[in-house]
Amino acid sequence: MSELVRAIGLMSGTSMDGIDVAMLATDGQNVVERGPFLAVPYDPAFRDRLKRGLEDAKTICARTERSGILADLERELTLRHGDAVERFLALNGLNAADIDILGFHGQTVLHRPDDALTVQIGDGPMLAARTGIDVIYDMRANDMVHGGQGAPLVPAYHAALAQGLKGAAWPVCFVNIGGISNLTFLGHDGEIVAFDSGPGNTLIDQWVETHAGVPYDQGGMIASEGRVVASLVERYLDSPFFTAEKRRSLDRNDFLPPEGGEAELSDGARTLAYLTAAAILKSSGHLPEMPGTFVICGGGRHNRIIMADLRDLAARHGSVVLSAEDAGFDGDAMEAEAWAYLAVRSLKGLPLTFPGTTGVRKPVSGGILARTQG
Ligand SMILES: Nc1ncnc2c1ncn2[C@@H]1O[C@H](COP(=O)(O)OP(=O)(O)OP(=O)(O)O)[C@@H](O)[C@H]1O
Ligand SMILES: CC(=O)N[C@H]1[C@@H]2OC[C@@H](O2)[C@@H](O)[C@@H]1O[C@H](C)C(=O)O
Repeated sequence: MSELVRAIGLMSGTSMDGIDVAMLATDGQNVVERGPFLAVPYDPAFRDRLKRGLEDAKTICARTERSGILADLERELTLRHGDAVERFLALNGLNAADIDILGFHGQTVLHRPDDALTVQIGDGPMLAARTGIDVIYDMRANDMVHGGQGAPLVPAYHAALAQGLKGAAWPVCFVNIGGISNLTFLGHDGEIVAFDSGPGNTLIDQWVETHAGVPYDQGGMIASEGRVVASLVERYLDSPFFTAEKRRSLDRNDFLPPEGGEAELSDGARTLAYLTAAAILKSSGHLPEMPGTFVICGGGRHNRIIMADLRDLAARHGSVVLSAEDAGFDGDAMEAEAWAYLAVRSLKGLPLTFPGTTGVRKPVSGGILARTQG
């Protein structure tokens, strides 16, 4: 067995709920020893600043451009990641010297795959200096240089995890219900197909924040009191995103929540929960075949209405829906674990993305290495 590398992955996803920190030891291939996980939530004031940053990012034309508050925000975000690493190490009785590499996603503030432009703010060299640990960052850009969508990147990790899946009916499909949903299909013969599958939690979050003043619909409680507005679901599912020949990765703003007058609070939450499930099934129609098992990761699996709708819709195709935990994984930690795994692959020059996962012309590695000054 080749030598295991100890890595920490840092993910600040499209939901902007906080920083996920996960550790693992891996050879960057099939050996994955999962370690501890920590979620460090953002305070409402910082979340508001991130939202302002997304607005300022709308005019960006080049990856290095930092208009408006973005330069300050990048610094703040990086320091918060440094604090999160420090806290993680202290909680787990570790020192910087125990960790070989940090995989730093940063915050996506703009994603325009049609223009080959994706922007994640996060200063790798500053994080390396702050933590005393080498950092791999900016992992999406090289994929785009080679014709890929720049997302999703987690599929390589899903493929490694699937090696350890016992008793599930294949083909297996990992589904991440984050702000946006994405899925990874793993076929019997090692085939891997992945793409963004539609809106995840962002529309629900925006809807309940506007109409109920809460950041998300905890457990799907608000949705549980509502009814699906079929015309709204149809409108979303008619989007060319679902019907186009080519799969396209999504920006947070590609789908927008309904107007206030289009539904009552609970009907809106119910409709958007159903939409999240229906979008996953509709996008699954582009897979080589319907999976035997869906493994659900990401925050959306805590919304029991989404999960119930998914189970109903998948059952119509004879597919079973498992939560990540049912399958022996940690559905909250998975993306941060993936960033640790990808950092190790980057260090070893192994591909992060494949023609089947991002549409990249050939398998390519990616990421930039920032070494510590010491
Ligand atoms: N207990 C819960 N009940 C309902 N929804 C929840 C719960 N916990 C988290 N969520 C939802 O999950 C979201 C966070 O999910 P997650 O952390 O997987 O997203 P992300 O990583 O930010 O997004 P992405 O994968 O798109 O980058 C929250 O914004 C919320 O909508
Ligand atoms: C550009 C960007 O940050 N995309 C995210 C987003 O959140 C989910 C989905 O859209 C996915 O494509 C991607 O993140 C996951 C972690 C990925 O790259 O696999």
